[in-house]
Amino acid sequence: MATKKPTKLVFVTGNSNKLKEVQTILGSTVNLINHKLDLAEIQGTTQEISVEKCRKASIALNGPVITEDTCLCFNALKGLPGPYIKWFLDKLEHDGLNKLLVGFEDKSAYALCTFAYSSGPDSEPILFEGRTDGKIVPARGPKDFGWDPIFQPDEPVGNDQTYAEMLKSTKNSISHRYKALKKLKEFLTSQNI
Ligand SMILES: O=c1nc[nH]c2c1ncn2[C@H]1C[C@H](O)[C@@H](COP(=O)(O)OP(=O)(O)OP(=O)(O)O)O1
Ligand SMILES: [Mg+2]
Repeated sequence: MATKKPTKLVFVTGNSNKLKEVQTILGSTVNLINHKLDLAEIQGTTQEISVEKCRKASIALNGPVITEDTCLCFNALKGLPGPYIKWFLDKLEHDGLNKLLVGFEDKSAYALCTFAYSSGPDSEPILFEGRTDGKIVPARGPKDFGWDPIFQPDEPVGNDQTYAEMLKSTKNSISHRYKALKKLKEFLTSQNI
C-alpha cells in the first residue's frame, strides 16, 4: 500500500509563536501552510468566537482552513480574561495580570485552546478543545511568548516551572495546544483528510 501523502492544511494565524508550536507538534504528518491574516474577533463565548473566526477565514480564502483561539481563564474571576487575554496582556502586562488576583487567595487558572476546522465557506466550523490547569505566578523565564512566564501548569506531575521556563518539548507534551491538536489530528485521520 502506498503511504499517505501528508495532509495539506492552511492555518490562518497572525501569531508566529503559535505557528511554530503547531508545526512542531504536528510534525511531518501534516503539510502546514500558514496564511497570515489578522481576523476580526467578535465578543461572546469562546465557542462563538472560534466559530466566527474560522468562518471568516474560510470565506476570505474560499477553501478549507484551520484557526486557533487561546484563552487564559482565572478561576477567581469566573473565567475572565478568557478570550480577551490578548488585550489584557497588552495593557496590563505580566505584573498587572498578577495584580488582578491580589485580593483573591485562589490563583488557579487554566489555558484553553480551541482549534476550528472548516472544510469550506459554506460549512459549519468544527471545534477541538484542549485544556491545561495551573496557576498564575509572578513572571519567571524568557519573555518570548505571551503569558508563558506567568502560567505554571500542574503538569507534568510535581511541576514547579512556568511554561516559559520549561523546555519547549515539555510544554509541547502537556500544553492546551497539544491536547487540542491531538483531537484535531484524530478527526482528520478519521475523515481521511
Ligand atoms: O501558548 C501560549 N503561551 C503564551 N501566550 C499565548 C499562548 N497562546 C497564545 N498566547 C497569547 C497570544 C495572544 O496574546 C493571546 C491569545 O489571543 P489569540 O487571538 O488566540 O491569538 P493571536 O491574536 O495572537 O493570534 P491569531 O491570529 O491566531 O488570533 O494569548
Ligand atoms: Mg487573535
